[in-house]
Amino acid sequence: MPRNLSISPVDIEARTIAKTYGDTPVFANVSFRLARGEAVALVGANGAGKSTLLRCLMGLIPVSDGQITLLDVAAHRARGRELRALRARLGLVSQKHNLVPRMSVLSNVVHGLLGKAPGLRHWNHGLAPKPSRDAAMTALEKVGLADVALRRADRLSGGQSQRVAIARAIVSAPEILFADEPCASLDPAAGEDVMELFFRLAKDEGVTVIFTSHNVDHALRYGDRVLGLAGGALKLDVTAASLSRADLRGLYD
Ligand SMILES: Nc1ncnc2c1ncn2[C@@H]1O[C@H](COP(=O)(O)OP(=O)(O)OP(=O)(O)O)[C@@H](O)[C@H]1O
Repeated sequence: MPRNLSISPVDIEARTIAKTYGDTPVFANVSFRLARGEAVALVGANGAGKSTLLRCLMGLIPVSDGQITLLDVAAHRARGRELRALRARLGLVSQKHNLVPRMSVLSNVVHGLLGKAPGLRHWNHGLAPKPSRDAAMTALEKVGLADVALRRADRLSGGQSQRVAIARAIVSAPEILFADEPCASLDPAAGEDVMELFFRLAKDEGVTVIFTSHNVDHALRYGDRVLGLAGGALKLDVTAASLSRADLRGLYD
């Protein structure tokens, strides 16, 4: 069901957040707001802090300072049940797909429903309720892999595995989708398909999508906005349409 796009509430707000690992600062004083249904590219050189920022936003690691509001929840101080409930509304595609190798592709996608409905029934596709299996098949169709639903996950190529991980992330209809270099292991055509899928999720279903990428072309074509990290700060926050080559040079020099 598409969410109401007419009022465009803010889905993600970071206010002066900072992260240090031990004594080593990664970034500081980072603030931005992302509206519902925006597709946003997070760019920057290796080690700039993109993955760290995504992990902080999702509540996987704590921020060292500042506040994060996700879907009207104060995420930086959410713990326990509140944090689990919030995470169930988020989807994550990480660089490592972490599929369960000996289980079927379909079971791996059904696992994406565990956040909303924990328990054995969402561990094995044979035990899953029909609506869950149907949702998993629909997610596999979206990534073009319905035909391998019953294959063991360890019989897939790296690119297929990544697409299964994307199906697992979207099967629960997340309100915000975080994707950390989702196309890193994909060939150019499969990468385009995945970016197109993310863009459609944002535009047609109102999912807020934030993805990191080293592919400037993807950032420009599939991001409404581009955020850039460099030198421990948010150096760039512009619409993709207004991004200039000088902006990009400033990030990678
Ligand atoms: N768990 C950790 N403990 C200590 N330092 C870390 C940890 N994770 C990342 N770092 C450091 O934090 C900095 C930012 O890393 P991060 O992975 O967030 O960058 P990135 O922009 O995603 O890089 P890449 O483009 O290479 O994936 C790097 O200097 C990295 O070595």
